[in-house]
Amino acid sequence: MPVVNLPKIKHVRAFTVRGGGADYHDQGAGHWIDDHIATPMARYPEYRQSRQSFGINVLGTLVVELEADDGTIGFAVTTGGEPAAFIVEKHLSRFLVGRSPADYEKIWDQMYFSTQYYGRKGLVVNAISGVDLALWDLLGKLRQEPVYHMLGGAVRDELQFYATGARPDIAKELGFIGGKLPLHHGPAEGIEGLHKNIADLAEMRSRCGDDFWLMLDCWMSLDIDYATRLAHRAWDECGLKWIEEALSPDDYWGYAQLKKNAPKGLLVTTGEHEATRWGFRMLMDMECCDIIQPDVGWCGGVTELMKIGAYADSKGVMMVPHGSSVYSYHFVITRHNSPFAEFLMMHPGPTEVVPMFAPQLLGEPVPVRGKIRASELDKPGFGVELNRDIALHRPYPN
Ligand SMILES: C[C@H](O)[C@H](O)[C@@H](O)[C@@H](O)C(=O)O
Ligand SMILES: [Mg+2]
Repeated sequence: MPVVNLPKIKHVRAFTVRGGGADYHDQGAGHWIDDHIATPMARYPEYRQSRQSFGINVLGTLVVELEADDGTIGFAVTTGGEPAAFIVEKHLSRFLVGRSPADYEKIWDQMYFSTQYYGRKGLVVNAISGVDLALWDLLGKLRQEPVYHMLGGAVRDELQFYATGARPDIAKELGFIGGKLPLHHGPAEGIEGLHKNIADLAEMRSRCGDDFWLMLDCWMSLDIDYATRLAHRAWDECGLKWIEEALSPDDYWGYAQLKKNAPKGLLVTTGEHEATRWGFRMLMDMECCDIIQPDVGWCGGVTELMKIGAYADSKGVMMVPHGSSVYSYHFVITRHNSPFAEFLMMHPGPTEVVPMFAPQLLGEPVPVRGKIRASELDKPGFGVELNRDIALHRPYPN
């Protein structure tokens, strides 16, 4: 039996898309995800009501499309928009054309170290992640295998999810294992804001009962003193399960202190705005958190998530990737130290389950009673197709 020589990459295309999807903060008016949520910008009153007012959705979605010389197409979506499209078409494409998608290690290494002088985290690693995810999608389509088979196969029959959104009470009715609320008030709103945060959480605890997981997502908005006071009150009065991303992603020292300050039993989590094995090694070696939450579309892609996950596993740290639809499901189903996944409730209420990256992915699976069976992932690559009815714009055709 001759060794299979896969087709080579012939075309690299980067598109941008507006309106939901991978840049899930890019929603219309009245959506829960833009309703007075605490952020570092809330110290400026004019930017307190809406995260879109300071530009949380300024980038939009990046679509990376890789076409092999036999016509097979792999693609992926992430956050990045036009600047990321520029990086893909004008810089990263030179490491892709003429190469086999099976060379994802060497390609990742060249993409990262060729952009290290201006990248390392944020937008550039988002772009690298988008390319890496498209490589794995193409590889799966060429091999006719789902990505999770190539990552070692399922270690359980189904994925279970907690839900992120403004209505954990509805998430409980829908069968999710927990509900993560956005924090609404930060230090700039003083003790009154802290009392309101606790009142919001207590109201949800009264609706959900004592055993349903309730978490708070603080989206980088707090300081160590406020986070410590919030953690103790939320634990004592509301049985909070974890406090997420309380501080700036750069404040490793603050997280290490918060983990010491937090009440025993309350979990400290972070990582969605961290990138690469080196950034997550810093979080774990400095004992910043109990659970790391990389976003596979922002941290470096599957090739990097494997390295991050292995280091976490070696240290007994749980890794629950930030909500990134199928791109994290294919990883989570294969790892014991990723026992559950996040589902971002993108319905405006949210009162119902809708596909996380709608309307961009055709065939995107959604949790039913809070679960997705592994067999639902049994399609080549990530098992989804790009919705070509949406307005794709290619700003930098090569
Ligand atoms: C709900 C949070 O404010 C963010 O919008 C959310 O996307 C992210 O932090 C998450 O963990 O899902
Ligand atoms: Mg979060």
